[in-house]
Amino acid sequence: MSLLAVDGLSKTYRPPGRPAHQALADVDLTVDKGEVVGLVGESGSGKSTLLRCVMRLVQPDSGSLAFDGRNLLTLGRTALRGYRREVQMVHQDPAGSLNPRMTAHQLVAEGLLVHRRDLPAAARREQVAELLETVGINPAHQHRHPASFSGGQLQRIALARALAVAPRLLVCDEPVSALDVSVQAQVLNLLLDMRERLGLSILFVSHDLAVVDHLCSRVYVLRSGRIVEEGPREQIFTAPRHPYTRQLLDAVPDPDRAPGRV
Ligand SMILES: Nc1ncnc2c1ncn2[C@@H]1O[C@H](COP(=O)(O)OP(=O)(O)OP(=O)(O)O)[C@@H](O)[C@H]1O
Repeated sequence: MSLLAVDGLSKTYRPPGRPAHQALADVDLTVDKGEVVGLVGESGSGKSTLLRCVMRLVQPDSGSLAFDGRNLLTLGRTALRGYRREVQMVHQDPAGSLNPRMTAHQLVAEGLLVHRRDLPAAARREQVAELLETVGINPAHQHRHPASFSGGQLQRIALARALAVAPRLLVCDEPVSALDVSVQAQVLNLLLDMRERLGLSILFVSHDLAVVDHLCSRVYVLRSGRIVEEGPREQIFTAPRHPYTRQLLDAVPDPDRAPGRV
């Protein structure tokens, strides 16, 4: 059984005074336990809408969503709270998603305060320091505010914050696209390391195919709200079947043909 199963999901936005827009049309997607699954598509293809449905922030019009066999569309308030611990999201822009008035310690401790109320304060402090160390942030800096960290360090703190509540699925929405290329690789390797160590499942959304190639074992290609292709990474990257996938691949810059190279 898949950890996450999206089946026939559709969503049409109906903004008042503007034409309706179908953002998702009959989308099927699964993420198995311990699997890293990529979802690619250009801007406006519906990636964020799908993630928001998975996070239960947007109500789909039809279809089903299940997590570990549980129907997500009928969860009551308490069960939804439990689900929101099991699934954590890492956003594109850590500077925008982390409260600038909180310290790194407070940011990581927040989830523990909500979801692990039983934890004594000393154990919580210890766990926060451990988490920061795990993601490569010196715990000696834990009382600093976001403004004193770099973008890459902030994304590490965001990751520590997500991991604090021991999620089973990490939903990543373009988590490295705001970072320098050298820092991107560090954060991606950290994600792979976390998957290895904690057995995490990851649903990774990106418009950047090079990043998906580095990280994911299976890939879905979304275009105008529809999945046009799905398959193992090697197949998608070496023998794409859909012309849109080929188009996306052709748009990836080839480092060997970068200006200045011979
Ligand atoms: N709340 C909303 N009301 C109306 N239309 C919306 C709303 N949210 C998204 N849309 C539209 O739905 C379509 C899909 O948007 P979505 O944000 O899911 O795409 P995306 O692939 O994540 O794009 P991006 O990479 O630019 O974030 C777009 O055409 C967008 O304009």
